Amino acid sequence: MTPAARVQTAIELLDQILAGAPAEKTLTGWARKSRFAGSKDRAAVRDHVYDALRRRQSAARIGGALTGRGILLGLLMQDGADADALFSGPPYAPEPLSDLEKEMMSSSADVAPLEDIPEWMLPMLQDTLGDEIDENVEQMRQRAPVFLRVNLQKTTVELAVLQLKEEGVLAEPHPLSDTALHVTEGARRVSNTETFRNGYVELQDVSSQAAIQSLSLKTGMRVLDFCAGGGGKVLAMAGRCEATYVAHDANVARMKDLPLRGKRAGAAIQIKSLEEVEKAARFDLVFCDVPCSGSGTWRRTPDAKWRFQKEDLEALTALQAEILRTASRFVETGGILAYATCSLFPPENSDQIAAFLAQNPDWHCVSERQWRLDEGADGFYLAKLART
Ligand SMILES: C[S@@+](CC[C@H](N)C(=O)[O-])C[C@H]1O[C@@H](n2cnc3c(N)ncnc32)[C@H](O)[C@@H]1O
Repeated sequence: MTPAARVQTAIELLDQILAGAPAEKTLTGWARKSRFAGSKDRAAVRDHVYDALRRRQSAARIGGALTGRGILLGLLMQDGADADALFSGPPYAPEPLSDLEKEMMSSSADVAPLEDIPEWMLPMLQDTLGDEIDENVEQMRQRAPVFLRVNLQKTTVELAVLQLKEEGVLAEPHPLSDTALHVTEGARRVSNTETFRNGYVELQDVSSQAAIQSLSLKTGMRVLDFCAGGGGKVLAMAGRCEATYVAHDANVARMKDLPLRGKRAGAAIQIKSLEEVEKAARFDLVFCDVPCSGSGTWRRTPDAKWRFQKEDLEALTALQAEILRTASRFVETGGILAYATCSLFPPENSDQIAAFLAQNPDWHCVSERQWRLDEGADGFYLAKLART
């Protein structure tokens, strides 16, 4: 594909996404149907689409329309690309620029990062980020870094770096967590390396790793991951410490890969239904990585930023409160209830904890931490609660 054909494809896919199609499914569906597209073409189209979604509003303003064409045009102008050359006409390139579009090209492509956040979310971000809001929101407009977690049960950080280097992936330790590697080259190769296939490393953001590192895991303790999903957090715990790990999720299907991932990591994880958890002995640590807006990770899933509505937030905060209430019943005396989200919004984080503590005066907050994007991490929140 020519660079112009990649732009034309991105425009068409963006139009589908603007009409409501999920971004990832739209891209994978196109890649499957388009045998002519090589891996570099697929990567370039994906980058165009995701860059456009991260900067959707500012790009649409500069490009003159909230359409695939308008957004791509505005994006190319923000990036200083020669849009006139790329919009060279059918059959494979976008229609040539109109006089109006050409006129817009001569105007300024300056952007205020806050433009790329839906307005109703700004006060919540302001509460959490204060003076750092611009820097964090600018980070949300950029591609996310790739991080790996080193499985300390199988290797060391130093050895993992060397093994990855031999397989063409360059990575360096990150100060936020002693298991984290920041991939600086070869990110797309990671899942094909032996280092990954043998369970020495997993893909995981550094803030999740830092959160897991901050839990006081001790050999032999009983740990329940109550919202285990794909198992990222419980595997991270098992990578740090030998203990009894139980995984539960209301949606069993979300845990379907967990047995295989556990095997690869050399970790024994028991999967239990709610009924089985109710009957089991109580746990020293109950970890709840609750469903949330995901606002801390929207640079990875930027279409979610535009789809997310106030009603979604209301439904989520009600569910989070219910999960916290239920999970608290499974904590052993003297144990810890850990509540986590990948959100930057107070109603999902500190407000949620304040409401729980107000209704449950026999509990107190041991510690609370918000990770932010200006620290080099995804946004992530962790509160540790104990019975008084
Ligand atoms: C943020 S995801 C968890 C991600 C996971 N911890 C990981 O690291 O891969 C939240 C999970 O909570 C689950 N969930 C939703 N409602 C629940 C409930 N009432 N009880 C337990 N799990 C629930 C969802 O199915 C989803 O898998």
